Amino acid sequence: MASLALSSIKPYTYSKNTDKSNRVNHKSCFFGKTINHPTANNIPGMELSENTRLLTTSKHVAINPSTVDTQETENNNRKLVAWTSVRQERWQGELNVHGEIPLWLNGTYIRNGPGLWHVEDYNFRHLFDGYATLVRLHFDNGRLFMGHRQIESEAYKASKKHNKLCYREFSEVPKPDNFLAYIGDLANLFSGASLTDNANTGVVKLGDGRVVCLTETVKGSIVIDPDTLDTLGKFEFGDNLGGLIHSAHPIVTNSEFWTLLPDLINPGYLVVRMEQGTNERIVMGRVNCRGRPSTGWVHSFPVTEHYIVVPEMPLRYCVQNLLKAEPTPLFKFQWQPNSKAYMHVMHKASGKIVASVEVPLYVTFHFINAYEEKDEEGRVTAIIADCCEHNADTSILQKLTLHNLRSSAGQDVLPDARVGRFRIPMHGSPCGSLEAALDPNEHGKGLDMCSINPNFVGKKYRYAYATGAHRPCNFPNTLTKIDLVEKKAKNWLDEGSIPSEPFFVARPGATEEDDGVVISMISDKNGEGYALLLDGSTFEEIARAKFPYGLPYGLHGCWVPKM
Ligand SMILES: CC1=C(/C=C/C(C)=C/C=C/C(C)=C/C=C/C=C(C)/C=C/C=O)C(C)(C)CCC1
Ligand SMILES: [Fe+2]
Repeated sequence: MASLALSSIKPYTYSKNTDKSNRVNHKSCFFGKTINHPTANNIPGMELSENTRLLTTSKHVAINPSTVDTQETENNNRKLVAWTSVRQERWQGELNVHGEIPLWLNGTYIRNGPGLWHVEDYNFRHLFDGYATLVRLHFDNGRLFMGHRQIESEAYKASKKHNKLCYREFSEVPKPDNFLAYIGDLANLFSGASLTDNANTGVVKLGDGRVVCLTETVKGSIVIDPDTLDTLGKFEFGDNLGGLIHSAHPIVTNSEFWTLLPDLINPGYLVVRMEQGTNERIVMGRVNCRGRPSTGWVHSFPVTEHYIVVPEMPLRYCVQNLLKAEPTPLFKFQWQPNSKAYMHVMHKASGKIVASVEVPLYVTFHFINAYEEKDEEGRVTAIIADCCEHNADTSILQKLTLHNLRSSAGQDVLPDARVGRFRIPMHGSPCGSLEAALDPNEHGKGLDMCSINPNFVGKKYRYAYATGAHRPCNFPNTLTKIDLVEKKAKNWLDEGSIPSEPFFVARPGATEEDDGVVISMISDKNGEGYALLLDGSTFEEIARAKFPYGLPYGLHGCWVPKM
């Protein structure tokens, strides 16, 4: 697959950057001197056990905790650090636990996310721009150890070395030093060399045990050590498929690895599979886009037992926008309602497309799950695919700029979202349907960052866990357990706090779908944070453990069971 199409592209005009709007108005020293490392003794209210070790030494870079737009934050009288760069490069130690961690919960939860949003005195624009911050919660016979650490991507290391942004991030583009550098940068974009490898979106445990951090650039696939959070190196795909981008959310089970490679030149997607223990993706089939002018953005996709579901959103990649130096309202994407919206279904074993239907317009980043609906004879009549659906409204992308997140706390500006349920008929009908699976008021009309019991991937299921909304809010601020049969939700709220994705871990030997725990990390209104454990069934708190200091918001996690 070649990289980007060169036709019909208007390159941006080179000009020296004089825009100071992204500069902080105080001296920042993240990549400079070491400052005020918190220690076990100077963290108020934090009694750390004897086992606590602080890894921050003068070799490890300290981060100015106040790189947030301080004026905006003060105006809102909030101390929330969810949108503030992580305060130091790494920390690890044991946490004091309030409540009881079930003794069966042995293993490590790792969460990835964009936790560092500046280089020197330059502030990034968008939540998705930040350098990857890993947080680790290690559960060991009722005890809990936490660690966090930056991923040593080329993009992160280069920014530290040169004190400037060196690679293209989600919304950020490095400013060329001169005209020659600008020409070089354009050439590098076509080869992919200037794209980031900042693996800040998710983390998966492969069937062979390797733990890989991911984002949407293929080169941003980075293997880490789940015990130390060390960056071990690039995950190199040993095939000749090429391509610059892939879905940030492959489907990973103990036996399967599926992902989608969008083709930006000839709009469509390659559906690929990787066998356990290999680095080689095998093409199982191809889906051609039905809408134009370009490929629909695919951040995630669902599978059933026998099928891959390929969404084609009217929010499409835009090569022109990819080349622009300044962000557009939809960043690298464009909204094309005239192109319509589609759902395609491919048979896993044969690679044949067995359904391709037009559906109502939609905007989704996260599919929750999918399954096959069967008749009495066991024939598949339809595919049901559920997602966090933003009512076909792209404004969520703008709401997630750091300026908006920092300045609108307490205002009811979070766009509505729902559990969007697609029904894709398998009998040749040209249209599918999309409806709310339950009344969105059940979860405050906010919804994203979902998980399910992993044993139910691709199967008929009943429960989904996600973040929801308690209005007024500018970002999902509750944890919600959704019962898709009863069409009800149970909600957890700590007023003023921001919880990250609720992650379900099943109890070994469980027979009920919701028998397990839900893990989340909370940034609270006092600027602090804690790990939270809810009972998967009652959705009541069973334990919490305070962090030494509040951590930035994070996106997706994975579970590495104790061997
Ligand atoms: C770096 C480049 C790109 C990167 C794209 C990335 C990093 C996309 C990440 C998307 C994420 C994290 C989406 C999450 C959505 C969460 C939502 C909507 C939460 C809502 C809460 O209410 C490309 C753009 C692919 C190409 C150029 C370079
Ligand atoms: Fe995601």
